[in-house]
Amino acid sequence: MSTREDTGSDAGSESERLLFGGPLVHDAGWAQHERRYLEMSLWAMAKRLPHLVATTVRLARRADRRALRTVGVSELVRGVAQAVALVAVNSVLAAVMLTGSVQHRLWLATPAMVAAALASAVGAVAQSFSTSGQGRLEPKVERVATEMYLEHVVRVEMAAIEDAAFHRLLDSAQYGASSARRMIHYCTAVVGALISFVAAAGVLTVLHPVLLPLLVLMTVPRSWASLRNSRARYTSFLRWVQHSRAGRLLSQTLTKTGPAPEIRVHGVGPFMLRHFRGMSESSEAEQTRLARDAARVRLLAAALTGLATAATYLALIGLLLTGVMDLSVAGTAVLATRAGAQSLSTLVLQVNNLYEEAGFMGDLERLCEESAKRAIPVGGLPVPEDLSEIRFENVTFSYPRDEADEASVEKVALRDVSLTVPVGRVVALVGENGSGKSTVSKLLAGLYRPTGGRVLWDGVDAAELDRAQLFARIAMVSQDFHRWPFTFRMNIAIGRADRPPARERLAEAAEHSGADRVAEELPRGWDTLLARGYVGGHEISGGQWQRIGIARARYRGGRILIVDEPTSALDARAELEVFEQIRKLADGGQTVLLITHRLASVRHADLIHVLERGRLRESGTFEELLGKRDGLFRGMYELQRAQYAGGGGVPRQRSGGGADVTR
Ligand SMILES: Nc1ncnc2c1ncn2[C@@H]1O[C@H](COP(=O)(O)OP(=O)(O)OP(=O)(O)O)[C@@H](O)[C@H]1O
Repeated sequence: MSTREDTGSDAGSESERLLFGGPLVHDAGWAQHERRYLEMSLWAMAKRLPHLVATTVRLARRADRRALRTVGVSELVRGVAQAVALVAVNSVLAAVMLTGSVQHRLWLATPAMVAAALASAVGAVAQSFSTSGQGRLEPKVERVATEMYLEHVVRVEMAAIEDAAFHRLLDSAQYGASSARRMIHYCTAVVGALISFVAAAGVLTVLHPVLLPLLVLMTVPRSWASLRNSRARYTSFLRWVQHSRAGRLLSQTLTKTGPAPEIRVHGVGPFMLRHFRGMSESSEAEQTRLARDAARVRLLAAALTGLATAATYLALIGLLLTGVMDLSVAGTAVLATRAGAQSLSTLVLQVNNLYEEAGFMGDLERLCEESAKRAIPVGGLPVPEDLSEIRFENVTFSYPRDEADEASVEKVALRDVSLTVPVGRVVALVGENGSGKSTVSKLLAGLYRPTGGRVLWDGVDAAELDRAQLFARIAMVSQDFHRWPFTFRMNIAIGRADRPPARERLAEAAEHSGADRVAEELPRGWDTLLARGYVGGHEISGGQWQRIGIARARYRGGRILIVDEPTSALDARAELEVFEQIRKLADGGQTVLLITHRLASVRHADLIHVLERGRLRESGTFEELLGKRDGLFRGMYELQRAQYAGGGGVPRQRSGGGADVTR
């Protein structure tokens, strides 16, 4: 298996080309903060520091004010204790170097020694308070940031969720919450290191002003090295992120239950393993390159630090020899230099870490701004109480294209469609795959807004209506309705998630769709968990799921029921039952928008709309449409009937406009 390094080109490894159609190169839109971060100078970083700390503090205040106070005060006390300890050590050394008997000198040094010990003890206690405060704060900050992320995401329009650029921002911003957690740690470390550095620098400046620039000089090479290495790591992470995801995808696929039969019967296992190794070897080569590079940089930094340290000690010797400085003061200077150098290195490292995380936090902030712009509007005109019809007026709709993908084109799903859906009737939408049926139903449900034309609810533009009220009128059973990994009961009750489950209404809905018979066969009845992989989890068949989906919509009880291929996984008897029930719903005043490929099933619909390639071709009752000589519906119906009559009658499910067999 060839790796990226073997091929030495940007064309990607053999696995990338074969499985993913090309190199999994870094997508620039994925993390827009990358460039800003990479181009930032040390000075620019320092200038942005207050803003970063302020952002983190704001989040921390929302999460737990008390814990934040604990951390802040503890770090301050710790820094002051450090400064006091240094000054005390200086006094100890000064006392010890005086002339006189050892006992006398020790006696003189005792107060300073006690002060140093006390300061160290206070520092240690403050440190432990800070650690415990951080421990309380970090998970809460992560939760607050995650909630911020999720609250914004659930409020955006469907069009945003399906927009590729917005999705990439979603992807990148999801790291914001864990970054916020780590930022608490880094911020504390920055504040701590800053206080320690100020303490050491203050002591050194008092001892002799020349020592401070020498201290800075000593830490420059190590700071440069850590900055450079972390940037190299980050650049590599962004460049290889798609590749790493793809590698994980391969390994995860091998352990999933869905593809398990094909992996075994078609012998896909060894093939996937081979490519997993190929992909892994490529990223291992990158890791090796990074490690070699980091080692070289560190070696160079160590040599430069050595030179700077030698210069510092030479300066100290010079100060001693010229009598500018006492021996005791020189001792303190050595200690303060070491402590200061340590603090400064930590400071640079943690600021660097802070910036790395702040990039992701920035993405989270941007996601929140973008989500607010693309949120479903709140409020609007009330939905008419006694609605009589919903009308599509010259509706055109295009799914957005992916701006970052040159090959992507705008997909026009509906063109100039005008149709009516009378309330209290069964209206069927038919047409070949991709003709626009589901798109019509989603526009009607208020999930999308037309790119041209209007959807009118008794003459009022749906765009002006209160969307929450509009959604409250709708119940949906789509072909790919969600299979919640919850209990059987919750899978129906979630149709009305805003209320506690109502036992009687649940039983009625389950009976309506035949889901009650499914529950009878489950080991824990209504309380059976419908998710494999959990203790007590249970899997059911596609048809059984479909009954649950229909029960959910029934339980929701919206006045307009949209059913998109409701029976594709049901057996013939169940299918007949469902259609009869759908008919009854309309008799009870509920509007049904039915999407199906089974043309015989629309016999009892009050109105049928026939779509072709996004355009409305025909409308009428079953009889009217069959009566049209060269009609599209009639042609499709004849085709299905002929297939049934001549093909031995094996019905095909949901295979395309003309393929299903009718009764
Ligand atoms: N989320 C989407 N993003 C981009 N294009 C889409 C999306 N959903 C549907 N389309 C495209 O819009 C067109 C209409 O799709 P739609 O799902 O409305 O057809 P349909 O008649 O319901 O098809 P089917 O019978 O296969 O369910 C198709 O060409 C499809 O590829």
